[in-house]
Amino acid sequence: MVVLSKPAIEHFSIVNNCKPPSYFSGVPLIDLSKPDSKNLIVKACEEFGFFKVINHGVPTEFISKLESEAIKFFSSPLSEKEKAGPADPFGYGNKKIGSNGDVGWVEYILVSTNSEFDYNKFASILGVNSENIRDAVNDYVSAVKKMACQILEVLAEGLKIQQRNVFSKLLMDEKSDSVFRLNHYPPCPEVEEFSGKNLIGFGEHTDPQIISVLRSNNTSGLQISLKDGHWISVPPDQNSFFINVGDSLQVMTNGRFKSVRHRVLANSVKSRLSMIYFGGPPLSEKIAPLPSLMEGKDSLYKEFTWVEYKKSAYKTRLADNRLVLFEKIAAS
Ligand SMILES: C=C1C[C@]23C[C@@]1(O)CC[C@H]2[C@@]12CC[C@H](O)[C@@](C)(C(=O)O1)[C@H]2[C@@H]3C(=O)O
Ligand SMILES: O=C(O)CCC(=O)C(=O)O
Ligand SMILES: [Fe+2]
Repeated sequence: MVVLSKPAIEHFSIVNNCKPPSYFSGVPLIDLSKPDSKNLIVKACEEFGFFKVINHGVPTEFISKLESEAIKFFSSPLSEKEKAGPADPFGYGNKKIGSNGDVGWVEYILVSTNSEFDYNKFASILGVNSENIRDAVNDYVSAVKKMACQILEVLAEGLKIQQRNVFSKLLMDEKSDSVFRLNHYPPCPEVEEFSGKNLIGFGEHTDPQIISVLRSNNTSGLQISLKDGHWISVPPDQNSFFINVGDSLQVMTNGRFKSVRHRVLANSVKSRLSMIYFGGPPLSEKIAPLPSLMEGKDSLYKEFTWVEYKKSAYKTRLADNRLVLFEKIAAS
């Protein structure tokens, strides 16, 4: 990423924030090896739409291999990285997020995990390490997807849904429309000059899919919004995974779970590297509340398929409430 002069940096979003960020100690912690995790996961999804997972079973070597391949890629010259861009939506992106004018202090690689995605074509332009990075992504994504499915099955059990794989089968489907993203947030020393303010790395948003699994290095930056609208800083933990409830899971639980609004602030000294798996359903899948979760109530949402939601989502700005377009108007 090029170093920006002060006037250029002012084109990025800046938010008021207490400095240094005070970490929130109340992020729900789920130990996947413990039998009581099902009730704790349900509670975390209801209260925060967000939790942290330990004893996750994802091999450390898959994480460190991908991390070192990603560092190699992001350290290569901009002209090389740009050969894999621009992201439309897949490929290498730098500062531009999506195609509707959002920007952030971030560079990234976005790929589809769908088997039909021409990964080879994309990987072949990732430079000398293309095969290494492709294999590292594949190993990592397979392991993380397995963990995401385990979480979704425990969640279904916690919700007393008879069909344990009701959510996980959507990720397991060979047509699952899932996405993987590597985000690199370079340090931004100029941040120090905006006393009491922070530069946005990745602007506030919710994730449209069912579930997102995030792992980052030990650099802070991730914040989530609580139900009362307050932003809290999530203490980084490179040995754990963070789980976000996505918009689709909000709909499938008829609003019992809320998709979590989150954002990333740039750091003035350390670079942040994050890897996120976004587990989505097949394009043709109808996204609707599960009958057993309706409790005699009507659906809060109009009927739609994932492809309809996705098309609509990609027309929105990052911070928009994308689900509002699919909510039924409450009768007065
Ligand atoms: C501004 C945008 C970027 C995004 C597509 C969108 O139009 C609105 C949703 C955004 C988001 C957020 C979560 C994931 O990072 C992402 C890949 C996704 O599925 O939805 C991004 C999209 C993107 O960066 O292309
Ligand atoms: O990079 C991060 O830590 C989070 C990014 C994010 O929320 C996203 O890519 O959707
Ligand atoms: Fe996100």
